[in-house]
Formats: sequence, C-alpha cells, structure tokens
Amino acid sequence: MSSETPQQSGRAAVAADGALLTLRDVTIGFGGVTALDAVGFDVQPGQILGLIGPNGAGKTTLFNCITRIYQPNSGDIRWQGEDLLRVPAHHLPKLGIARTFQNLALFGGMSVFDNTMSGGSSQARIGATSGLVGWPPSRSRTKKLRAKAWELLERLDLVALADAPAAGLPFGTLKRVELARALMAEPKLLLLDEPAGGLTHSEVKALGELIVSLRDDYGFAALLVEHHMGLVLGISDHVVALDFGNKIFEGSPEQVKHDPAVIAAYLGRAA
Ligand SMILES: Nc1ncnc2c1ncn2[C@@H]1O[C@H](COP(=O)(O)OP(=O)(O)OP(=O)(O)O)[C@@H](O)[C@H]1O
Repeated sequence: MSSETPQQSGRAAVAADGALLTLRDVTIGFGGVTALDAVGFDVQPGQILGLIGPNGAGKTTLFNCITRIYQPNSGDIRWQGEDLLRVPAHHLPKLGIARTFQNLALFGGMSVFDNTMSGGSSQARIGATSGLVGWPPSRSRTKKLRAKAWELLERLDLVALADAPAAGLPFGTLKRVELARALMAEPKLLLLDEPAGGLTHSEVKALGELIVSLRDDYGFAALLVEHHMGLVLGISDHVVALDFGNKIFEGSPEQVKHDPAVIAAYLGRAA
C-alpha cells in the first residue's frame, strides 16, 4: 500500500476536489519565447471559465495544449484525475471533451443535419487496441443519434435549415451548427475557441445567452477563450487572465474589471 497522503499523490487530491480539468505548472516555449510559464487552474463541473489576455498572452497555446495539439515541455493536465497528456486528440470527445473552432470546421457540402450528426461519431466505443469500434453505429444507435440531432436542431433554432448545405449559410448560423455538432458528443466540457469572432454586436449577445441556457439545460462546463470582454464578463462564472505566458489573475468577472495587473496588461498593449 502506498504511504502517500492524498495531498502528496496529487491524483487523489484532484479527484477529491471534483474538478473536471486540472492544469498545474503548464509550461511550453517556442524557440526563445516562453508561451506559457507554469500556468495552473481548475475547471469545475458546470462552470463557465473565461480565459482572457492581450494578444500573444498564451491563450491559444493553452487551448492547444488542452486539445492535445501541443505537448507542454513540463507540467500536468488532468481530466477527472487522469493524465490528459497521454491521450491522443481524437479520443477527447469520447472522454467528454468537445470543442468548437475559431474559423469553423464544418463540411460545406453537407447539410446542417448531417454536419450535426457528424458530432455523434465520438459516441462509438473506443477499442483497446484499435481506433473506433462500434462505428458505423447499429440501427438503434443511429436512431438515437438522429433523435439527439433533431433535439439539438430544435434547441438551436436550426430545424428549418436541416436540409440546407452548410456552405453559404450566414456565419452566425454556422456558429450555431458548430455548437449543435459539438453537443452531439454530450460533452462534460466544451472548449470554445473565440466564439464571438466575426459576429455582430447583437449576435454576440444572443450567442452569450445561448451558451448560458445550453449550459443550464445540459450541465456542461465551458472553457471560453475570447477577446470579446463583454461576452467573457457577461457569461463567465470564473475568469483567468494571462499575460506574456503568466497567469496574472484568477477570480470573479466582477473582480477582474478592477484588477490592476489586468488593467495594466490591456493598457500596455492594444488588445
Ligand atoms: N507554433 C508556434 N511557433 C512559434 N511561436 C508560437 C507558436 N504558437 C504560439 N507562439 C508564440 O507564443 C506566444 C503566445 O501566443 P498565443 O497565440 O498563444 O497567444 P494568444 O493569447 O492566443 O494571442 P491572440 O489573442 O493574438 O490569439 C506568442 O509570442 C506567439 O508568437
């Protein structure tokens, strides 16, 4: 039996506090640039966590470390206590981690319905030695996935566009299709990469309300990487701010507005 206390072993301590995602001392550099320097924070179940910072602060790099595009030089990223740094990117949806893309990643020639359905492929089981088993899904599984897709199209006001090809639809509509596709995986954590980019003021407001109401209905947590301060401060439960790869703030949206280090970081550079 191990003589380690839960605090010493780390893993038990992480599991005990119930965090979904735990980052500790995440560090990565590119050549001479330290893009992230010992960054750490937790994402709790059901929480919307806003990750902010001026240009070059390290937000995208951190997002890429969590989504397994970059491998940190050192540090620890855990998913419900498990070592996420050993998990390949394509297994993330099966773990309950889904993402949206800044510039969208939909299939232009496919209908809104089929794009939404494509998010359900992660529902197949992952084999121990191979990639996916259980795909294509059985008839009863397909029936359930189709019902789920219709539910999401209804919820996201996309039913009338179900048969329309994605190509040519307005950007704001495509953002909703991306959300529908991501939610097909029934994620516990939704990673949102600058969802407000390219949207009008009123579309950003509507998107914020939509994200909160979807979170309330489905109970997922969200990590929101975003430049749009109005959106971040409006919908986040908790905010982390980075500057030059360092965490300079962690706290409530109300506190961040008055934090001297955050104000200085944004005033120091055009955000
Ligand atoms: N693949 C890469 N190769 C070299 N340098 C990189 C790479 N990715 C990021 N960087 C550098 O790491 C630092 C952090 O960049 P990052 O894109 O993560 O910041 P950001 O906060 O997302 O900025 P923005 O808001 O402008 O998107 C920058 O100095 C950037 O030039």
